[in-house]
Amino acid sequence: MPRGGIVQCRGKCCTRRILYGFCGVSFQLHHFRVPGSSCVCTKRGDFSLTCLNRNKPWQSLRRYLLRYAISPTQVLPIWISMEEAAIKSNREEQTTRDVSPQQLRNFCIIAHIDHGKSTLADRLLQLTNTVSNRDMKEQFLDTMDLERERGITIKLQTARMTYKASDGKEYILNLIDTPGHVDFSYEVSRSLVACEGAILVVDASQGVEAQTLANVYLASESGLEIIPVLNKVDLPSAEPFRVRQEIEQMIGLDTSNCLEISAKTGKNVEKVLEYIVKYIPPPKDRTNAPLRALIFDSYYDSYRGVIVYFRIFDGVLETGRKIRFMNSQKDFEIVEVGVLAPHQVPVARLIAGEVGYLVAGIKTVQDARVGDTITLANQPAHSPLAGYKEAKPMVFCGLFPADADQFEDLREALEKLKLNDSALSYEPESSSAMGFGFRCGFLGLLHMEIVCERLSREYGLDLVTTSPSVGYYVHLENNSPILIQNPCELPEPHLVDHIEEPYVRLEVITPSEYVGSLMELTQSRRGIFQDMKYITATRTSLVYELPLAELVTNFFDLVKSRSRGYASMEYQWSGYRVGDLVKLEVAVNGEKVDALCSIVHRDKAYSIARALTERLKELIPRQQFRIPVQGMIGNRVIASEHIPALRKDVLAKCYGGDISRKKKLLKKQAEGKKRMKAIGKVDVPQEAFRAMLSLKQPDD
Ligand SMILES: Nc1nc2c(ncn2[C@@H]2O[C@H](COP(=O)(O)OP(=O)(O)OP(=O)(O)O)[C@@H](O)[C@H]2O)c(=O)[nH]1
Repeated sequence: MPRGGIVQCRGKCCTRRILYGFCGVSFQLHHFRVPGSSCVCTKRGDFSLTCLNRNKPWQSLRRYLLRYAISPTQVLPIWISMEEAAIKSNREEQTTRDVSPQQLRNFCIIAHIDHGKSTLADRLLQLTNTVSNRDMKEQFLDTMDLERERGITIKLQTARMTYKASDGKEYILNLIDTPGHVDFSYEVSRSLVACEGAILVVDASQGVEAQTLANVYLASESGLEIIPVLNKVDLPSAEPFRVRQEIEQMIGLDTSNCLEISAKTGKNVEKVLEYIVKYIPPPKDRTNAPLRALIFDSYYDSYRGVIVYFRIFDGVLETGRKIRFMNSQKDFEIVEVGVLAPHQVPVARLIAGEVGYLVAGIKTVQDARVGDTITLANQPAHSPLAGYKEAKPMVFCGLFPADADQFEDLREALEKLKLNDSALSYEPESSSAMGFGFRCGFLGLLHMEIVCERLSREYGLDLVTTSPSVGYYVHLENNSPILIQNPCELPEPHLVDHIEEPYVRLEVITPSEYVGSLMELTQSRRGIFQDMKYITATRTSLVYELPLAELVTNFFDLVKSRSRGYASMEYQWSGYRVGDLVKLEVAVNGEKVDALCSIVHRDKAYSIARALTERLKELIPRQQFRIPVQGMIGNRVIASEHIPALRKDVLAKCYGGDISRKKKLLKKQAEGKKRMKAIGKVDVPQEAFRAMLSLKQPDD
């Protein structure tokens, strides 16, 4: 089966390969001929093309070339002729390997956001010749467009490298690059289970930050060997001595052997590889036990079905064997197993301790859930692996297709996305204002933003989102508690005894000069002070208990702006507390708009209602009649605005004349408007819902 190939450039200006097809399903096009031009080198730079149909790579390639106005006939003959050779050499290389567990090292890179994890991963890939210099691009493992645009890692990424260490032996290093943002710490915890060690990257100019600590705790809970590394020592502002002290004091790791590297310039990065081989233990040799492999990631490929990423803990996995997913109890025959190098490279077998992928014609996403254990159908293991803790969604919002016909598409897209993002949860919901949609649960606001963006980019959906809310425990008069994730579902006030809202334990690490401003912010958001510690002479850690609902409304942005970007924060679920909360509803022309309903603290209800109604007044287009816009708690109106009616100048043709004639005309007009108001329906435009999302809290 053809898998890839190489096409030679035939132009004068460039003697390099014009098309390089990796074994597997992706191609990279660097220099290629444009018909009608004498130059073959378009200097388009790097980009990769995913072959749409694995069995017919040529067709996908052809479609691609046509898109860029390149005649396929010019490359076809060479493509075909080179193909066989490329596949053969790749196959030989992979099938002749014989791996022993002693040669394996599985590690992940953890750090606070932007401390240089992905850049270090780039250097490691280059040093081990996993990716050629020509194919290298910054943050190579951040493959999603969104990740590259925003400069953040969202998904964990794996790469397998071969490294010849100073002891003369060859080692196989499986690297997992993890995200740094607090919303994606679930991805980090999943990566940790697949590793024996972690490289802890600390920015030498910033020092230990909130997420550094959180990730260290996760890694040590998983029993990983942690190797601290100081990065960015090339920066003039780097203070390796101070940061070493911080690591010792705050984390308790010995820094006497700590490497000082620059992932950007490559300084000392080779030593990191030596440290990995020396300090990270190899996986236990459990090749002879019945197969048990843990799924840590998976995604849906339209042509090959579900592709599963796993780490084998016991036994051996081979192509052609029948496997069973222990949780779903479904059996499949393996079509292909392989390693991620970092592109998918098929191999004949993988042994205990290795990380790889498999394709088995799995069609439904529920069959291969993240956290499930893979075993052999004819020789199953006794018990599954521990799996992962279920991710707990913290923020909820309604997602509605702008076009009602796209509801089924949205359901399908969410189903596929859920496979790739197991922290996402959703259930159908209907709203009188927005129609049918889904109430989705996310780990945080950034997570929500990313999911919405992915749905619109990857699945072409135009969505309207309701404002984010959290889950409340509502205790009714008869004392039975119910969990409410949608503010509209909150029962009438007279039925409610009390409401409990979720709180988080928030830790902010900041330069001491911003402490006052941040304390003020946190207290205005109903934060309850817990602790304040001077970590060093210039840096302070603040600990608060904060209602999650206050955190999800642009709190992170405010912390950053009040500290000029120097403070970092981290939070963990800390439980429920009783709060004085009310349901704030918005009525437009006397009709309540369920999509604008929210649960707020009673003290803030008035100011929020005022801000809401003022904003809606600007956003709802004027009609033939006057529209009242009201903020209400139960039946009580607490804020009100009016959108004036559009009026025709009925007096225009009435030159001079009697005043009573004018009065009559105006009265007639007023009666008409009244009638219209009674029967008229106001459609709140979708833009209004979108704009409401960006509404700041009035006290900000
Ligand atoms: N000067 C200097 N800059 C660096 C170094 N390492 C990384 N950077 C820069 O720091 C920024 C963040 O680097 P990333 O590698 O994306 O950081 P990250 O930790 O992967 O970020 P997230 O995945 O979003 O958590 C980029 O602009 C890098 O170019 C270094 O050694 N020196």
